[in-house]
Amino acid sequence: MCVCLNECLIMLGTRFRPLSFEVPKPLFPVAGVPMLQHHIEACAKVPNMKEILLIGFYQPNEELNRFLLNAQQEFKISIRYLQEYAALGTGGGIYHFRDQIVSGSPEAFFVLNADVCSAFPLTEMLSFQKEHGEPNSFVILGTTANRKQSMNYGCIVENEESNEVLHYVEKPSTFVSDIINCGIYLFNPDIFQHIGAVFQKNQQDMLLLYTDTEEEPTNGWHRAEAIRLEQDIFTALAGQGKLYVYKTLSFWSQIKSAGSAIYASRLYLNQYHTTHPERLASNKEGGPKITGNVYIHPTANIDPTAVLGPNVSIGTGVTIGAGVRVRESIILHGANLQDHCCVLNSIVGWDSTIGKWARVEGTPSDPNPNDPYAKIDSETLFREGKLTPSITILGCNVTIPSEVIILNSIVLPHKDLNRGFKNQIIL
Ligand SMILES: Nc1nc2c(ncn2[C@@H]2O[C@H](COP(=O)(O)OP(=O)(O)O[C@H]3O[C@H](CO)[C@@H](O)[C@H](O)[C@@H]3O)[C@@H](O)[C@H]2O)c(=O)[nH]1
Repeated sequence: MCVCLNECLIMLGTRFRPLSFEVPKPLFPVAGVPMLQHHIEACAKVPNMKEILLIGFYQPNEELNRFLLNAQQEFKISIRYLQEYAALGTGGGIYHFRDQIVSGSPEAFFVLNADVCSAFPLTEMLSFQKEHGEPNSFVILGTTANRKQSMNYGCIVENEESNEVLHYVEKPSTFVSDIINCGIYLFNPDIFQHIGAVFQKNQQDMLLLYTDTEEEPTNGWHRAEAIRLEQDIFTALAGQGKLYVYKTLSFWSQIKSAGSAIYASRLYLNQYHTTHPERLASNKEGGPKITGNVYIHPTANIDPTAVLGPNVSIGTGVTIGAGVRVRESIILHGANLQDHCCVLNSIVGWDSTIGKWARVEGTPSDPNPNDPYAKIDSETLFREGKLTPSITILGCNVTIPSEVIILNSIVLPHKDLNRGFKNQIIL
């Protein structure tokens, strides 16, 4: 068994900026550990898991290599990064590296989108496949969304008795189904026949285009190899007795924007009660006051009069002064929160400093708590020409002076502010 984590490690979108300037999004800490570590931990628990492959087109750097090395040692499993020569799409990447994937003759393998947070019910998907599906069928993890939000995802119509996928539409413009694709799949090597058929067809189309125009297609190979699992494969496989959906009731969310990283942190911190209770801070003599779920890196230095939580993650080497209040926030390594400052619904970047009595506050973008099927909206930065109120993000090495308020703002790295700001992007 092996796993492919599908991720273009480079951040093309702007929704994670300015944080993705410093660290590729999949390595951004969520509930105290890099986003991808949650995937790796879940994969390493699956019986007979042999190898984990990360696929992306990001040029590997020291940080990624260090992460891979540490994760291999911690989880005692081979983890390799395979770099695409260009963005080949969610299906093109695994097809390009198919020889590596099938080299250990895996019976089955998982493909996981890197930008999701989940309880990753992988073993359950395997059992479901054995019990429900045809022997060589593929399984998509599905969850229920509300009608309106379902259209932001891949939508699945199933046969309610057999759970076969009868119809699949990626991000439809009108309602199709409230069962959505979680971006977590169980495949076997047969999937490459289906992707291969699309590749051949793309190549033929390219050749026809070439003959028609008598111009050499630029980047032709890349265009034939760029294949999307969702639109190119699932849509065609639906109704063929090959594709099944396993619906989960456990937590799941996309992590597209920085706001959704705070929400994902909350979900993972909550899961730590069963998976990693040692990662949750507790009230101890001489320690800060903890309310709700909080992660504190052992190297952080926190004044006992500080109050932290719920949903707070404190990174390595963070310093927190007397009387500081932090809730619903991620504080990244080396940040310094001086006495009596207050941080709410915010991400404080690496090595940033917040002055005494300053208030850094954002507006959460949480899903509607009264709707059990609501998902977090991937908010747009602007609506009707105005910055939408969102969490506050301080890029790395930002300095906030004492006694000012920073509200619903995004501050780019290395800024030394001299006053308060509200609803602004500070470049
Ligand atoms: N290796 C690689 N990975 C890629 C590429 N393009 C996208 N990815 C990765 O593939 C995942 C899916 O990204 P998108 O293609 O942006 O799709 P999406 O809008 O997130 O929607 C997908 O996920 C939803 C669940 O989160 C699904 O509901 C939806 O159907 C679809 O699978 C992400 O982890 C993304 O980084 C690529 O060219 N190469």
